[in-house]
Amino acid sequence: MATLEKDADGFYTPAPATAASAPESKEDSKPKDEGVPPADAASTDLIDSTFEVNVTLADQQLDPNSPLYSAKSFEELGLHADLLKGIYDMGFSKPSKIQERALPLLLSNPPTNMIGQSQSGTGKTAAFVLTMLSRVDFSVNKTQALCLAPSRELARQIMSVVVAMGKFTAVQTEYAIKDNLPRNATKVTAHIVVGTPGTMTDLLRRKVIDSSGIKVFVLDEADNMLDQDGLGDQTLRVKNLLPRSTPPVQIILFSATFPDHVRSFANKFAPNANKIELQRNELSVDSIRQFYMDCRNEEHKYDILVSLYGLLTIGQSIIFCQHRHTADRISQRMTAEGHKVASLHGAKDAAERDSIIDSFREGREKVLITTNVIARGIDILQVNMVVNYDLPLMNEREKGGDERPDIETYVHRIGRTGRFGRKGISINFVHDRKTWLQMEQIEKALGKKIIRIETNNIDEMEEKMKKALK
Ligand SMILES: Nc1ncnc2c1ncn2[C@@H]1O[C@H](COP(=O)(O)OP(=O)(O)OP(=O)(O)O)[C@@H](O)[C@H]1O
Repeated sequence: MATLEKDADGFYTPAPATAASAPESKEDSKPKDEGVPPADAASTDLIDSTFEVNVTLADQQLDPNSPLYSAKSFEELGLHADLLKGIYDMGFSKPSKIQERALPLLLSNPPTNMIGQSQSGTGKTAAFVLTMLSRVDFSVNKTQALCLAPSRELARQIMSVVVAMGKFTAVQTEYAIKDNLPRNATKVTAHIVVGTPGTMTDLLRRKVIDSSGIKVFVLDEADNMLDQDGLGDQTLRVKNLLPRSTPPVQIILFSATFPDHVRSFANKFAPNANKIELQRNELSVDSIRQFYMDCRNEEHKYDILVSLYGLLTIGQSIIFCQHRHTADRISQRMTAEGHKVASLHGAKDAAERDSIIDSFREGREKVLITTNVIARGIDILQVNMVVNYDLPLMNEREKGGDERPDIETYVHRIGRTGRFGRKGISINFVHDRKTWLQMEQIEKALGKKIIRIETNNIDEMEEKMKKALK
């Protein structure tokens, strides 16, 4: 087992470990911390809670090393007065770093493509939503901006930002997500359409959306949207249905991650783009403390999750599993044992998915057990804990039998907490040598320590976690 070192904050953390030091016996360390729990009292509403974020995080926005820092005000970014009103109405007082850097490039003329990267929860959505709203001519009843996201949950969330930021404009919006428009719908004239690639392709092909006036095409979670093993083909189909106009459609790609194998395709997809990039060791934000727990076996993972229930419900928590059936099995078992949990995955139908995420967003459920379907983009400020019940692995086609960890998905999963400078915790469950080594690869790739916590001392575990949230 890896030896432990104490870090600057008094946390014990594994020294850089070698394969030979992977766990055989699992119970060997006793980290000691003191701390008092500050339950995150954020409002459950996406927009309302932003005001509080601005107040409590003002200091971080003044720190030049923070991804939330900016030297400029929103006024200096060249936005229309109606949009400034929308931004202030949402409670934003200052741009974040990505907003400050990206917006002048995105809004300049002639329009230039953008490949923009910034950590989870640092305000990329506002940057591309403001661009779409800025480019729309509200006096023309035609679709002028398209935005694609990998899940209906994220598309709906992006739309909520479009509507909030566009509150003082005449913007009209429409979804391109499954089961939203009636099958016999013939014409969409909304200025901005947000959706998922399959439905968007269908609406463009059937000319329900007239593409002739489209000026902006945004891919949120762009590395995922362009990945040949994921949504790449479908996204390309949408692009091929866009007009070959002059000036060309402005293509905007945003994500917290752009792995090398996608970057070259991104460069072709958005030629001559302005680029804002992160280094590998900058991918995750420091406000998320990363932990792991050595479980004895699969069944012990379940026991530990149950023993964590009190902690999971201090704020809200998301539990990630690799497979739908695991998410269902755990949630059914926990529910039968009297715990209140919800489960969400891609096999549920559209209406059910909407009601589950809405209910979680409103704080009616505090624990959501899910799969990678909501690993990306989902912004619920009061989520202060993420559990990787199963570590994310590369998908079957890619993994080549060696079950490599999926570093990008890990970054996105833990990024569901620690939004816009808030404190958050992630906990990885490992239960054998293989999973321990997978976690070690994640730790090395990201250059951030993952701290061991004991599984057999709940009080100590609580203290440690509560301190991390302080
Ligand atoms: N300038 C700002 N001031 C205050 N809050 C902001 C600002 N910009 C964004 N936020 C808030 O920060 C939170 C995170 O923003 P957002 O969802 O855009 O992050 P993101 O970078 O797109 O994250 P992800 O990579 O997970 O998709 C949201 O709740 C948003 O309302």
